[in-house]
Amino acid sequence: MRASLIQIAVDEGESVASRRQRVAALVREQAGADLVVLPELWTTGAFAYEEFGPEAEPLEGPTYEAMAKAASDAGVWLHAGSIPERTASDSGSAAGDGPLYNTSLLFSPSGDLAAAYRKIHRFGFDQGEAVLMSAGRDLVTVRLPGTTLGVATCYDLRFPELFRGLVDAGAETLVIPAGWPERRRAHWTLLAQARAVENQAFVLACGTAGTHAGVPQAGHSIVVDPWGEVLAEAGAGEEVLTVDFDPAKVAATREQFPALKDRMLGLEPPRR
Ligand SMILES: NC(=O)CCC(=O)C(=O)O
Repeated sequence: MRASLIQIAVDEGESVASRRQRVAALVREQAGADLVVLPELWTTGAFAYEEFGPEAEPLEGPTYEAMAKAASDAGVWLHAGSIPERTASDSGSAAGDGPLYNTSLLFSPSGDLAAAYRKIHRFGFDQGEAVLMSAGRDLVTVRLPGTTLGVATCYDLRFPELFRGLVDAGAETLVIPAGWPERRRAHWTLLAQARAVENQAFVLACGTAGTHAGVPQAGHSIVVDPWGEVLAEAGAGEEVLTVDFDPAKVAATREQFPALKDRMLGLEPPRR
């Protein structure tokens, strides 16, 4: 299976519309890959909090339209990263003035929406995303030919129980779009490897490059195999990271080193 992670630079000098066009062209260039992955909130930047409201889109907004078309033009599965999603109001009376979510979109090679995932763990403690966005509630897995994806977004990477839930739902390849800052790059690499090792799964983690809202981004998108080996890692700048991996390695690793079967907690009823 071939995956291409598009580590886009998100800088304030470029308009959202022009970045959207540039990203669509980059996706089209990945024809021949099985899966293409984009980062978190690449239209605005994950730390550009003041842009979330003005740049929020309905689910089927301009980014959805552009990415659905790019996926079908390239004939690839596309994890299109996430958008600031503006929902309809709770009362349903006025469309588009409801809560915001950090929502990931996954398209099939025919350009149909295969899944949407609303980020569960919002970053910022008592500010930023944590107060501007609402929390998603649902775990999302998607069956692709050859592997089942489990999806999570950026700060979610710090919450192992989410990934265990995805594994229990059948995930074998964990896809994590992010806008991770340079300042905590060591955590990014360490946690990506930890999630791969503890879940005996592939991890495909795609970050952003550049600087937005005064926050230099880490880049260093990374692909880790179920044994924790780093298969590929990007540098700090804009880059397309392409990797070939064998999804059968998940079952082989889980069989040869069956640690997941030794779980004692969190399973109902206890196994032994
Ligand atoms: N956008 C994010 O979720 C940032 C997460 C982060 O900076 C961290 O976990 O550290």
